[in-house]
Amino acid sequence: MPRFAANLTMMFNEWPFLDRFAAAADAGFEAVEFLFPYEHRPDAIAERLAKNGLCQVLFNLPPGNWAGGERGLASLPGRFDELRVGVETALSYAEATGVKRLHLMSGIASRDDKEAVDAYRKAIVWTAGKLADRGIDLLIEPINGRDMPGYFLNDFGFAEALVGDLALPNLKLQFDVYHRQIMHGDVTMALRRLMPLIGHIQIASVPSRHEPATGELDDHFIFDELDRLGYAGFVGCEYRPSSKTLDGLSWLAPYCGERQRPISGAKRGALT
Ligand SMILES: O=C(O)C(=O)C(O)CO
Ligand SMILES: [Mg+2]
Repeated sequence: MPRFAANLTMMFNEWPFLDRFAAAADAGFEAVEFLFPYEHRPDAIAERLAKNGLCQVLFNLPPGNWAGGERGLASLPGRFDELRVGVETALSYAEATGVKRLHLMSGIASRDDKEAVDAYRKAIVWTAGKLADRGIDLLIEPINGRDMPGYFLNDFGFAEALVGDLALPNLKLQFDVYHRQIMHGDVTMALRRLMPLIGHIQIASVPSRHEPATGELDDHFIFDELDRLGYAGFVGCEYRPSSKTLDGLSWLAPYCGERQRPISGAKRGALT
């Protein structure tokens, strides 16, 4: 039975960021992920994880100037020094949170630009080496161009070939079912073929990026398929609730174990 991690960037937005940990735990989640922790101190994040018995399964390396439209630095020639500083920053959060995988965003660049391709490969090789010393996997995630126009890594085939070509033991694919379906479809066959390369999976309905099982895909079939394939990691719930987070958790009910048990109201009180 898949285990699910609440994505605290998208879910539980009824609470301030640091209070989302308790809200997710109260809702039955045993793990969390988010895009970026960097507005908060590492020890503040670690404290919320420990206090709520949560496992941190993923976050992203610093992406450059996010508010200014940047979506990662890896494929941007001339930004390597900044990327290296960002990796050091992320490692201090990794140490505090115990996370075992970090996502390196590629940035906005053309894959027809050889300098961008070379920069991307160099950034991956260097970052993977740094992370390997700490026993951390480096993830790359193909992202669809509708949500992120101009994103460099917008093709699963390119990502698969790159992971195979570089053959770095801790370089893995972040398989976001939402992006896969929008870009290429054929989700199940892709999971079957790519499973040996996959380091993390994320889910959301297509096309609205809401709760699983509310869109064009049969997400329950996909979860069963993950079991059939022996996927032992967490599935990140990287979706925007269509209404209040707690009101949209009925899709989780079939997968409820002792901890993974959605509740209908927040013990600590929703703000709305
Ligand atoms: O957008 C996604 O699907 C992600 O997983 C990211 O981490 C970046 O936006
Ligand atoms: Mg994703």
